Amino acid sequence: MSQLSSTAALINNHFLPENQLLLNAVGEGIYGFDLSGNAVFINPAAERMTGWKNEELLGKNIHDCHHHSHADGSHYPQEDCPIYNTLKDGITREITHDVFWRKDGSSFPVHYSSTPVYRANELVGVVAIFRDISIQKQTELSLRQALAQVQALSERLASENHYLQTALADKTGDVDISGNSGEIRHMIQQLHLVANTDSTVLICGENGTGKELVARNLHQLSHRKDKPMISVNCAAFSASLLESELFGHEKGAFTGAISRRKGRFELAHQGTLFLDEVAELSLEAQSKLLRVIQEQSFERLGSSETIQVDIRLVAASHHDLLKRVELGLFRMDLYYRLNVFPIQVPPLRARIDDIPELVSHILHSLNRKLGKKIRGVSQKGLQKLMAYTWPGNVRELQNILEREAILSQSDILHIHAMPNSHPLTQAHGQTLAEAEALHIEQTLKRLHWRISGPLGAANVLGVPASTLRSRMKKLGIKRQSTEI
Ligand SMILES: Nc1ncnc2c1ncn2[C@@H]1O[C@H](COP(=O)(O)OP(=O)(O)OP(=O)(O)O)[C@@H](O)[C@H]1O
Repeated sequence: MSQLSSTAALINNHFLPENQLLLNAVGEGIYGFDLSGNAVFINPAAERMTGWKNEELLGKNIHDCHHHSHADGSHYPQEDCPIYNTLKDGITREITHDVFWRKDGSSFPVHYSSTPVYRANELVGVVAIFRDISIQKQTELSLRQALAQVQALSERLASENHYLQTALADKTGDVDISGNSGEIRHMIQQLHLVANTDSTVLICGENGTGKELVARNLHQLSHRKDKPMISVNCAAFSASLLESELFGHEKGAFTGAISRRKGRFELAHQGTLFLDEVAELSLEAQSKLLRVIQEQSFERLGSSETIQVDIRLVAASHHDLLKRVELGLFRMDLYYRLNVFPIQVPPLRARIDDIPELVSHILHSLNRKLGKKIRGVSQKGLQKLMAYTWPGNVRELQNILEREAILSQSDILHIHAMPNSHPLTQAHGQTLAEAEALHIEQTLKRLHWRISGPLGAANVLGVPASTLRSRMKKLGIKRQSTEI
């Protein structure tokens, strides 16, 4: 008998021909093996998947044809093959990590089972049923890649969050507002009144007066204090960058937008958004901001999805915003939206009385920062500080004290280097008496016309109170009834 006809006889004996139609119709590949591991049955699905034709394999050793190597190309010995093992021990096996090789030399991942075939309780062969799982593997790979991407993004978010929390912790470390002057007390009173509402607050004041400190206080005193306060310095970004900072962007929204990014509005959700230097917003950004304030919603750059946020807005500017409106640099409608509750932070020269308290507050922080034990400022040093007009306000005071603290060998600062005082008006072509009168008058005004005592003008000017009184009389300096 030829090999082929003996194979055909085997098929007829061991695999029911009446069921062959059914087996041929099955989508899975089916191989029948005799006890030597030679093919006795191959269905059309198996032919399609492997590229081997029925007649090319029948009677041949299937392992040698398309199970000869592992996926990495290394040799796959027949003794290791699960199908052959089933032939030996009659145990059913199910394999998910294996490949079959096609006739053209390529391979594909398979999921297969090898099941023993019995006839009259006698093991006569094995049937292997297999499926090409390339698509499943590809999907798994894509899923794994997507998962890795999600993981990377979530790590980025976590680190962004960590960064923001740290920045927040740094900034919220000290929210004490020093000072007991009438101006500061009035400001603190207003701050307490508005803090626990959701009203928009506009903080105005010169540079370095403490606008950001006021904003942090507003947040800390509000019911939003456990959520973030996100600050944006509107002057620090170009118009286009600022928009993406505020509103975020989708991947590919512009060159360099390599991934989707949340904007500060989203990060501030349920918290406070502090827009510092709000006057620096471009007119375009102003219109967008107006819409967010009106609707509490916005879209990321490059996206049409509308995002709803719940934020409390606090804005600050050292500019006279109304003047900017008149100049056409600031939208009037936005001005009125922001100016719901204005808080004016007084310049330091208008509250010279606060200098001693501010000095001790600042020295306390400086001692921590510099690891020093400075106890205070000498009486003369304090006089110098109180005689100055402070164009840079509290920040300038901080800088001067830090410089002195670094240079000082003693625990009392004597304030050696003070910048030249900035007169409020230029004194060109004045006589000595006129200049003296102007200087005395300005000092008195700053100190609310207090003459004597440690916070009096005489002390600041370095003369006895009686001398100051007689100079005032001589120079005709009098407090006007309209002056407070
Ligand atoms: N009343 C105050 N008590 C204690 N520290 C103060 C006070 N006012 C301001 N400071 C400190 O002075 C520094 C400058 O204040 P802040 O940054 O809040 O000013 P700003 O008005 O926002 O400045 P800019 O307009 O330049 O942004 C900060 O370190 C702040 O803590």
